[in-house]
Amino acid sequence: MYNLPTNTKKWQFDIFLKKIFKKKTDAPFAQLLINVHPLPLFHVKSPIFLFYSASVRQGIVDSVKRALGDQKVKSVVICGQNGVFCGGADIREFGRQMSGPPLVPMIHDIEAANKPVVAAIEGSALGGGLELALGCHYRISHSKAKLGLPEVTLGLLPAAGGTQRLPRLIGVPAALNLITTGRHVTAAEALQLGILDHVTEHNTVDVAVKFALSVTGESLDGRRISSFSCAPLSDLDSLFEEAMLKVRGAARGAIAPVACVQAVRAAATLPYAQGMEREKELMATLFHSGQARALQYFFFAQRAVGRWSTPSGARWDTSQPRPVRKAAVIGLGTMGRGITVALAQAGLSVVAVETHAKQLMEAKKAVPSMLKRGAVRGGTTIEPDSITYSETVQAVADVDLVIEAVFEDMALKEKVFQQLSIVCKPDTLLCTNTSSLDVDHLASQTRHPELVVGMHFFAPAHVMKLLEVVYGRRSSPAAVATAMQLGKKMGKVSVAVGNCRGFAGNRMLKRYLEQAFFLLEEGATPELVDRALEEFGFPMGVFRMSDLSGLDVGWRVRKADGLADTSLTGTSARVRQGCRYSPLGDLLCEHGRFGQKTGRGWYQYDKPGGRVAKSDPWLHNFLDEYRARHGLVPRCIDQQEVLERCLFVLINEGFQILEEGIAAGPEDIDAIYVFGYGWPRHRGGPMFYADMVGLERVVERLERYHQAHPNVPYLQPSGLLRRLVANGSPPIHKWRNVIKNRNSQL
Ligand SMILES: CCCCCC/C=C/CC(=O)SCCNC(=O)CCNC(=O)[C@H](O)C(C)(C)COP(=O)(O)OP(=O)(O)OC[C@H]1O[C@@H](n2cnc3c(N)ncnc32)[C@H](O)[C@@H]1OP(=O)(O)O
Repeated sequence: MYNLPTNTKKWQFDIFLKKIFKKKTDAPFAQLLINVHPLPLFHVKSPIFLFYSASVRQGIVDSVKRALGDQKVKSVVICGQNGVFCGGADIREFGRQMSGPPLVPMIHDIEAANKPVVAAIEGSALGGGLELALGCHYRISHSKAKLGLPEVTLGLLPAAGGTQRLPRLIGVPAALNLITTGRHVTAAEALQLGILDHVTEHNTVDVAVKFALSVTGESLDGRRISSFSCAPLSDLDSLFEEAMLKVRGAARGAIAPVACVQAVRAAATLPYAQGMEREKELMATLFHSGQARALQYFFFAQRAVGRWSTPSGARWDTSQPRPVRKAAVIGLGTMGRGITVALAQAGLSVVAVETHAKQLMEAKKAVPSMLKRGAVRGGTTIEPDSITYSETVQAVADVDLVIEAVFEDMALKEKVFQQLSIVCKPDTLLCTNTSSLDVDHLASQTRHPELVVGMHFFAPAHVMKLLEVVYGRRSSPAAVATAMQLGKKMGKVSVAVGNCRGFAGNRMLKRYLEQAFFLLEEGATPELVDRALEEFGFPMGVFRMSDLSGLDVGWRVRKADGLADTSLTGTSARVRQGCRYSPLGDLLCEHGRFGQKTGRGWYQYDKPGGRVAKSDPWLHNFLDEYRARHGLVPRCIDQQEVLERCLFVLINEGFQILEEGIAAGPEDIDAIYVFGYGWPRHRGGPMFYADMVGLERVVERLERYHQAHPNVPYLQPSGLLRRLVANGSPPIHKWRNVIKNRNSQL
């Protein structure tokens, strides 16, 4: 038995792994020692996630060297610890100075070995983990393992030979697909693609050991992937042109997918050694890029939102969720149908209630076909009778949780909550899918306000990943924990937020929309504003998005708030409660232009329901007349102003939300914006973007715009933003300390 290499500090492993597995396993790490089986087999254990930590790489290099140098060792098996082969590099190391042996020569040495090296894959072989396996001569995997090269999702490319070996092994088209999407594949698919040599249901290491012994002494000439040529293709140029077009279309400005295509092209057209040089060159452009930083930040941000807390002290690790087996949805409009589908897909039994007979009949047809489409897409099966339909609220008497999704009208919702409070079991959780109404007020309509929370889904509810879980003043920790867990079960990213008008997402969006309207008044066009936002990376600019969601939705809310009065004249036409207001959206609705559904909105469409937005001369005339009527002289507005005005106000509101404790940390806001509002992931989210731009600059620009528009109070930098700047603009992961210090002084 060889001992742990002397330069490896075992306690470092202990600390790291305990952190990763704090909830999963207490397995001791004594076994982290490199085990050598009684010869002739050498058995290298690599610990999960630590592959790239310098000491682990050193450990593997040393052990492999010993195994290859020991004449009595005839074959080598590389496996992972605790049933996981290797999840790839430790992403946290990327931001730091990299030390220890580099990966490329390490894998090269394994591949060049004159003894068979077999990868025994369990759990995951991802990123550098799969690249290590591709350097081995054989790959044997457990049937439950997942494999992939997810580097592109971290703003990188597989730079340890992954872009050069995979196309040589499985062909260019399949490799392009895996490398540019970063998707994980099952062992079955990996076997079919040719990544694996064998898949087993049994103990993978035992199978690999047996296999390694059986191939001892056989020639390895045909087993070194770097010596393969890519399978020839008839029209390589058009294949890569198409791939590039596809990737550029989907990437919305992300550079890593483009570099991935270029690297695979090198594999298809250059000898291996030159291909490796190209891979290295391309990686060098990505490795320190802002996009890689943003995507790696977002990897951890997504996970951080699961560790939620509320100002009252409820927390993810101390609040016990309740089991939810049967749920109900009240109201089967578009949102209610989507929620019903998402609940059924999560394996719950659902009671779907709609009091309007016609709407119920339509839902009974629509929901099963949505489920069927989902099952086809996801390759799953759905229990058809997991949903029962009813025309009466009495049908929800025995459910564990109800989600109300009726029309966005407080009086109607009040009535529903009063009824639910009578009909349901006393411990049933009552949730509202309101997008902006007061959750505390709805809770006050019930006998158990502690069991009321908001579950704000985003349309289409069975597709969109985001769920805002809104805790009210009296929501119990168990109620919040249950909604958070149910969201996760439904495949959502659940983010806990406090109760305020519009919660986190829509409250920020309101500022963004208002600025877009003001820009039109000042001389911009919907096309100019949308182009700037789309070039920034949003899938749709603000006006195209408004046309898609329907302009009447916001109009109804503004009318209810007493804002949408277009009979006002003179200066008061553009002022409400002392602040600047633009009635442009209201005027458009008065013309019956509700967006795509009416075939007219900020753009024109070929028919009601049409999807292709075309510039509309009517709209441009309407804007000219409007400006003339109000004495507004149009000026030239550039893309930078559009971005600063629209994005910096949204960000400023985000700081205000953090200041008020509506969101616990910047990661929550960033997850909300990436998953719910199309913020480009490679820009990390609005709060990360502010950090990248520089907080001082954000303050300076906001102040400047506020001077130009003093009747827009929210252009003034928020107190938290100013305090962060006063504290020397700490990096985003330290903002929570500044927020905490402030709150502890209150
Ligand atoms: C100049 C040349 C240099 C060469 C550059 C070398 C490049 C190498 C390429 C790579 O290998 S990049 C990394 C590729 N690997 C991944 O992207 C895997 C990411 N992880 C996952 O997909 C999942 O975590 C998992 C492995 C499938 C496990 O999923 P599970 O749901 O079971 O657990 P999680 O909740 O996701 O994670 C648990 C815990 O672990 C942290 N973590 C996961 N992966 C990593 C990692 N690669 N590095 C650091 N930390 C990782 C995760 O953040 C969780 O911890 P937290 O405290 O709860 O956040």
